Amino acid sequence: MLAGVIDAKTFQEIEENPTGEIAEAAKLCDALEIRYDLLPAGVKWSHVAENIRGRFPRALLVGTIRLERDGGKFPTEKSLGREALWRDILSAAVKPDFIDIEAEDLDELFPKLAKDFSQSGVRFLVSHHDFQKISSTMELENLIQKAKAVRANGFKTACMSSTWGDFEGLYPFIAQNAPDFELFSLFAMGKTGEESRLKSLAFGANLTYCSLGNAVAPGQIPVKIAKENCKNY
Ligand SMILES: O=C1C[C@@](O)(C(=O)O)C[C@@H](O)[C@@H]1O
Repeated sequence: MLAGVIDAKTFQEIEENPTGEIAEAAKLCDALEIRYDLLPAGVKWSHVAENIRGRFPRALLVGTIRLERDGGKFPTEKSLGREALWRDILSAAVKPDFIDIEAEDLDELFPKLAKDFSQSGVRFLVSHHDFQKISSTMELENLIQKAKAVRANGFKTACMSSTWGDFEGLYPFIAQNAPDFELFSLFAMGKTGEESRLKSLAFGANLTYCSLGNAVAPGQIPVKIAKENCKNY
């Protein structure tokens, strides 16, 4: 699945021009990630899923409030303030299908929301970002165990590549672990990690992130190009 990321600019462009280039790019996506932390100020977060679902009814919706620490815009020191925001999103009439919860949130934030997840029927994926290096299999194993312990429906790690080929050793790890999750995403960020965003799908991952406009993370590929290149795998 190719997931297009909705940020402030793409959200506004879709609003202003529902048949324009960005909206057309979003139509190519199997999934759309609502990056609440990147939305324009003043947008009511609990209404966004309804808006996006209305425009792109076939796309799986993933909701994310990413902290600055993990590459987002939400202030890291206000991390726990996301509890009320998630509760609002989870109790709206139309909700995302999946919520992205960072592995670092499993001890404190997640337990406060576990009941809301089960009541709302919204599934969740446990995610992790390493902006320094390619994760080791030991680190990933540990994250997988944490995700399984909370019965996560999905797993994602985006780690940073710095040399060509440094992600190669992780493809067998993907093949081994992806079948245990409904959604599985493991790839490398950065220029030298670009290939892994699509190649990981050939090894059993079923979710990767693409840009609808500007890249929101290092090495992100525009969805149109990703769609064409997918044929090579
Ligand atoms: O975790 C990810 C992956 C990502 O960081 C990327 O590298 O494409 C983009 C984020 O929006 C998403 O939540």
